[in-house]
Amino acid sequence: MALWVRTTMAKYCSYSTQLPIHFAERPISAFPAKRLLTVRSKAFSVQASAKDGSSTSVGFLGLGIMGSPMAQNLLKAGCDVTVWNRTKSKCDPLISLGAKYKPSPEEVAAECDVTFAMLADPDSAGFCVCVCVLILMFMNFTASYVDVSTVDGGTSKLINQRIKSTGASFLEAPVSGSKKPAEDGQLIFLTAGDKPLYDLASPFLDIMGKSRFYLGDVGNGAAMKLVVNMMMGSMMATLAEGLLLSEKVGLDPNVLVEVLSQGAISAPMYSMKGPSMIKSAYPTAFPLKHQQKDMRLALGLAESVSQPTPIAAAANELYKVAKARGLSDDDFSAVIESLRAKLGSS
Ligand SMILES: NC(=O)C1=CN([C@@H]2O[C@H](COP(=O)(O)OP(=O)(O)OC[C@H]3O[C@@H](n4cnc5c(N)ncnc54)[C@H](OP(=O)(O)O)[C@@H]3O)[C@@H](O)[C@H]2O)C=CC1
Ligand SMILES: O=CCCC(=O)O
Repeated sequence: MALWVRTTMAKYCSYSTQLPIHFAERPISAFPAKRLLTVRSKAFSVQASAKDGSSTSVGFLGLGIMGSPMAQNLLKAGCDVTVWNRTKSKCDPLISLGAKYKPSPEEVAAECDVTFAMLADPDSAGFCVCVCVLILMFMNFTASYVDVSTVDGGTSKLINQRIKSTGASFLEAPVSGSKKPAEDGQLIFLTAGDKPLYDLASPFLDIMGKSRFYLGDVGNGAAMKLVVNMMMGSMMATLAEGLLLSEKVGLDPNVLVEVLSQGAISAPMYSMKGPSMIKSAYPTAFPLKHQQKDMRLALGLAESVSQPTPIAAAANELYKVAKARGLSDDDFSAVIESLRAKLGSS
């Protein structure tokens, strides 16, 4: 089944442009009957137990920097969690904490009442939805899908359409907050979509986060997240410039960080990242490649409404330079290196 899904994906799904409409046209005979029956009967029993008010089973797709601690917090809170990750080894620590494992995203979606996805970008988020849609469609039962990845509104709306076409419900819920807030259950959820699913998912969001905003129609959560990250990316680029300028004119950049922390432009991010940037250390909490992806998506959002965003556009160029210098997997604070190169300071 998983192989069939992937073959079909490769044939039909160029996700960057659209989700695979052809999935809806695939005949049910294409699925091995025994597997479908097993999955279908499991689905009905899961649904029944959820209706009884007993435990809601939770799926988690994507166990990277963010997904792993988020799933771990669900497990620690006693939730019934089933995990999948493209690189299987990242599932092992969760399995040893009591998570169940499935070898494909669609099997997680088949097994669970609510499936969360925390994937890298629009392509990977779209891929997982494509394969899950197949199983949800043929199982004909009400499941739920919550995408907590950072994607653009267009992608999120397509995901919403495809999930809804199966009868399942959808919530977009990107998060503000990085690795440490994810570990501490202190994320901020920016949700939009099916209100009943928002209500159903809220207890889980509250385990993983400290607050949640319900923003209405799908696309609004993605837009809010992109505006926030666009500002964050520009702020980081400004901090980088300030640190390097202070150093060049003979000031101690550590003192600059202290001065900033006491004034009107104080920001937790400056105090957290400034000291390590001064030491040219960039331990990854938020990968630079994801920040550049968010700048790109935010600029696309601005373009869609003809809003000038010259500061963000300039900052985006710095992230692109940093990526070209091989810093994609470093923390986004490594953007300072693109200015060091320009100024020839190291
Ligand atoms: N880190 C942060 O501070 C924050 C990140 N975010 C957003 O959350 C999302 C995840 O971020 P983060 O955890 O940091 O990123 P990571 O790069 O650590 O994890 C990315 C996840 O996506 C999976 N993935 C990537 N490509 C594919 C693919 N083609 N098919 C299937 N799975 C794929 C990875 O699997 P594999 O392990 O196999 O590579 C991994 O599970 C991103 O959208 C990011 O912008 C949001 C808030 C904060
Ligand atoms: O998308 C990443 C956001 C990181 C943060 O909010 O600190």
